Amino acid sequence: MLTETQHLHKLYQQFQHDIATLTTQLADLSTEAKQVKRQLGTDGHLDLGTYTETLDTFASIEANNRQIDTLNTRAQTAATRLAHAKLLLPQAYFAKLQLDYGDDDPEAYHLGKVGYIDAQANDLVYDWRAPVADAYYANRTGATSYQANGRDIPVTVLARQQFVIDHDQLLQVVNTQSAIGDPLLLAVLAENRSGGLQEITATIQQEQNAIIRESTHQVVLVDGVAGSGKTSVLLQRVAYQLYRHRDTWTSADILILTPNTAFSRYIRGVLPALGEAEPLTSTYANLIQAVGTRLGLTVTNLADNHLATLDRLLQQPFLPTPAGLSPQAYAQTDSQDSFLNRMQHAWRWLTAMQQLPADVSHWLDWDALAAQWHLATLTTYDQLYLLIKITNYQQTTTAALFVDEAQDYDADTWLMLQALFTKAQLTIVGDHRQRLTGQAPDIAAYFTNQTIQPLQLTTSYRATGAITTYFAQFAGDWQSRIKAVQANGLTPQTVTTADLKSVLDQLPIQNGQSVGIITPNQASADTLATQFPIAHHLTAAGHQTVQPGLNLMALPVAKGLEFDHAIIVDWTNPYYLDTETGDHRRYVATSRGTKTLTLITDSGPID
Ligand SMILES: Nc1ncnc2c1ncn2[C@@H]1O[C@H](COP(=O)(O)OP(=O)(O)OP(=O)(O)O)[C@@H](O)[C@H]1O
Repeated sequence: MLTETQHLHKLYQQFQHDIATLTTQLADLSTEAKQVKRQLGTDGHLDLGTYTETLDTFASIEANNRQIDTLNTRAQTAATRLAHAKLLLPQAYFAKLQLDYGDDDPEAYHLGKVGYIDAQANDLVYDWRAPVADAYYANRTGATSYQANGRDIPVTVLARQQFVIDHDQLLQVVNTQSAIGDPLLLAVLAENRSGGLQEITATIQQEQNAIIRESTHQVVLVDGVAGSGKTSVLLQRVAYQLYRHRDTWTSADILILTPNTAFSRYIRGVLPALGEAEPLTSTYANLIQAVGTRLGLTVTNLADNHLATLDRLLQQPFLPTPAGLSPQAYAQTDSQDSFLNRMQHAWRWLTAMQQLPADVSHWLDWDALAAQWHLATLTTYDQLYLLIKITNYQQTTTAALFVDEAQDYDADTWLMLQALFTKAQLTIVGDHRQRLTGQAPDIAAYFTNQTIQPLQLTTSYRATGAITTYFAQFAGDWQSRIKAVQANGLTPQTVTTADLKSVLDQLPIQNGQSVGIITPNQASADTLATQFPIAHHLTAAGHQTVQPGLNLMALPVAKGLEFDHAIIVDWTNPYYLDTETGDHRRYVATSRGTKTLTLITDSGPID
């Protein structure tokens, strides 16, 4: 029996060996493919003289095609194994499970960021997304079970170990019994946050695992407190879904809606670190613009829309023929049917009669229709919604839609997403306590036609105990539910009439750490940027994201981001004292720092 260190060395050597052999194999395959193609070119004359010659020619084309297919398959397999060996080289695995299936013959499973099979088809490393890994994330030893191929497999976890590995060095072994005081989790959380978000595969917690692996509902709706890992869980779930549907989906089947491009940059890199391609990300406004273009509409402004009213009108009967529609098409249905049913029927009838307009966007007379409904206007966004509902237009290229910072979307967004992604799987994560303006709608109410799983996350991982207690005071009736896992750390400081420079001088900022300077609005961020040119100025549409050193931004841009040290400038600004959403703003602002939190009540001049 090998010791763990010997096992790691053996595996490490195997990866090194395989990387070398697979690289050569891929080069050979590429040469072979070029030769076959060249041969195809030279043999390429079509001998179609006699019947037998024609058959011979086709048979030879067929044989060559088969040869190319085989070469392609071999190259793809080799390329995947090579990518996986390279990914596992720095950290072959992060955990080991000893499982007893009741036959007194315990089996050991090493879990890694991806699975690895040797040339003889032995599983050397199991993918963290494999069914058996579920027993690891249950976070305990003893009797448990996991789901595989729809069956419940009972099993006893005899031992559960976590490892810190650096290439061929086994740096630490942790025998874990439970998540409480999980030393590896605490070590990871204590690290600096001076770049983009990191993957959390090795330390996913049980409540997070439940969200990542939820597979029975069409809509998963997560309400989680600040720092509870909503974005991390969302990204791990993307990777999990890609694994679960690996025979049918690619990353192009996934779409992540993000609040802005700064945030898209912040999360970029997490999926490649898990061996998956970068999925598509988009803001809601960009998505709508793209869908609009497909239907011939230019949708640049989402404000002042009537989607909620239109949704009601669509469900009611509407007697006069809608302006622009042929009366004959509208007369195909009972006048008491809902407007939506009648219009969908009219659309199908016109399709059958080959009378559809060439330009769908001008199908109806929008201004006259608005007048029929006593509306001032139908914006292009309204028109798009009506067309999508009536034509049953589906965003079928997206198999799974992921929405982050969901609390910020209004009713119109949910109506539109519901109409566009009826067949897609939806994962929606948010925190209504982080809504900065107005009231967040009840998202579940928009998905009554789909099966929906509401889940909650109440443990906050991001910050020290003292910071977590501090921001929890702004969480309304969730205050007592928010739990911290980290030690207390430094008490948040409130500084009066101090200048930013002296505050920075007094903070225990270490090399490579990030500082987030958060202002109540864009104008004060812009002013501060001119006075503090060394700071990275993050804006919603800009291309910067969190970096080591000073980062400067208005609160709406700071959403979803985190820094080693957070400084809230102008803490007594009326923006934070607003009676309706002041608490939400203070909750978001004070939950951005992981190690220290400083509130400046009057930032004074900066020099
Ligand atoms: N299981 C975990 N293991 C290691 N780190 C974790 C874990 N869960 C969360 N974290 C870390 O906690 C921090 C907060 O995570 P994340 O940004 O995903 O939370 P969030 O709920 O989206 O926060 P917010 O709503 O405040 O934006 C990140 O640094 C993340 O890496």
